Amino acid sequence: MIKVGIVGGTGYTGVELLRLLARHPEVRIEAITSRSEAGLGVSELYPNLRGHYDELRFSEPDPARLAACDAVFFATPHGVAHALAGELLERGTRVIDLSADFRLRDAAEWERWYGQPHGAPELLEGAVYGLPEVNRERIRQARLIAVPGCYPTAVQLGLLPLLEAGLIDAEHVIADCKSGVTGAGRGAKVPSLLAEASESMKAYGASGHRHLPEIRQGLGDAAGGRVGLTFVPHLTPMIRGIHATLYGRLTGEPGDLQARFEQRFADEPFVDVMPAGSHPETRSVKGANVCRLAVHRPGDGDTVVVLAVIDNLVKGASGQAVHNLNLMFGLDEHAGLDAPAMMP
Ligand SMILES: NC(=O)C1=CN([C@@H]2O[C@H](COP(=O)(O)OP(=O)(O)OC[C@H]3O[C@@H](n4cnc5c(N)ncnc54)[C@H](OP(=O)(O)O)[C@@H]3O)[C@@H](O)[C@H]2O)C=CC1
Ligand SMILES: CC(=O)N[C@@H](CCC(=O)OP(=O)(O)O)C(=O)O
Repeated sequence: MIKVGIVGGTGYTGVELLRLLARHPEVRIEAITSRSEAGLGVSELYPNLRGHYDELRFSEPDPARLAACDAVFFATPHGVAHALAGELLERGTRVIDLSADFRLRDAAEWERWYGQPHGAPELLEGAVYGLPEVNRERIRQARLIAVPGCYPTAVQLGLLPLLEAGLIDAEHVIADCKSGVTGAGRGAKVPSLLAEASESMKAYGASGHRHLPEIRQGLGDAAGGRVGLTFVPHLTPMIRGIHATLYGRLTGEPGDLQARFEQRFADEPFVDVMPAGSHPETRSVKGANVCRLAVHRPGDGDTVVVLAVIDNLVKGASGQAVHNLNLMFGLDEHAGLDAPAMMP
């Protein structure tokens, strides 16, 4: 069995890791941390886990205990993995970070967007961006994984087939994205209150969101150069889910776009290219580690529209993190990730 630790076990991505790993045949959880709930039983806080982890209790983050694990997930705010990852890696523990600490290759750019000093620039060179559909072979060899953000996962998967093939004008790409409120985490915040977030919808970060440099970095790699991206996220009255509507201007006759998308993801277990004419719904991915995509060319004109949906907590975070663990340890890629979505 692979011994696993989770730092930040009381948050939404932490409890989602627990839910997925409860069905993982090769993993045992050795340590799960919370500073505010240390001593509490996991299933006392999360009764959905009763019967799965009855002996497991939250404990204070203890580097020695975490270093006894084969792999540690960080499901923590930005900056926490910076402080602990180096010591764990030195002691032979692999690190899978769900936060943004190691997603940007350029430490100075990270500091600009996150408004704090980069705590571990020396680790950046060895960090692998954990998008399996792009970096599968590098992930297999990695010791430090930066799990992509939720919006960046949906946007990159939707645009990769177009940019890799040079089918759209890379200077003018638009990503219009909607998220459910769990994207903001479990901490109490006014915009997440029922009276604020239900029966209402709003854009935010339109002048610059911290996912913009992350998406530009990934799409730039796919396009082989600079990508001019307009990215506008919105908060919508859903609990879970990301819906991305992506627009590109075709540079010429693109051929069969549906076939191109199907070919690009033919060997990908967690990307579903839906039949031509589809409109994927966020509820069709709720709880599942899958991105569903549909490609449209309205009126056979020069605009291509891609629709991408994921569950922000699964393919957008914890499910993708488990997929990375499976690749790093040479396990079946599906382990712990087979559950279909919940409908309705
Ligand atoms: N929610 C989402 O949809 C997604 C989230 N992410 C990223 O994943 C990470 C976790 O997100 P989420 O689960 O939503 O966050 P939450 O706010 O729900 O949970 C954060 C967790 O981190 C712990 N924590 C907070 N500060 C520290 C600290 N200084 N040291 C150790 N532990 C700490 C908290 O427990 P305690 O304070 O008790 O220690 C808590 O368990 C974030 O970086 C987020 O941006 C990525 C993709 C999607
Ligand atoms: C709705 C909401 O607030 N969403 C968060 C992003 C979700 C997230 O967790 O961001 P990371 O993947 O980078 O960690 C935000 O806009 O900041």
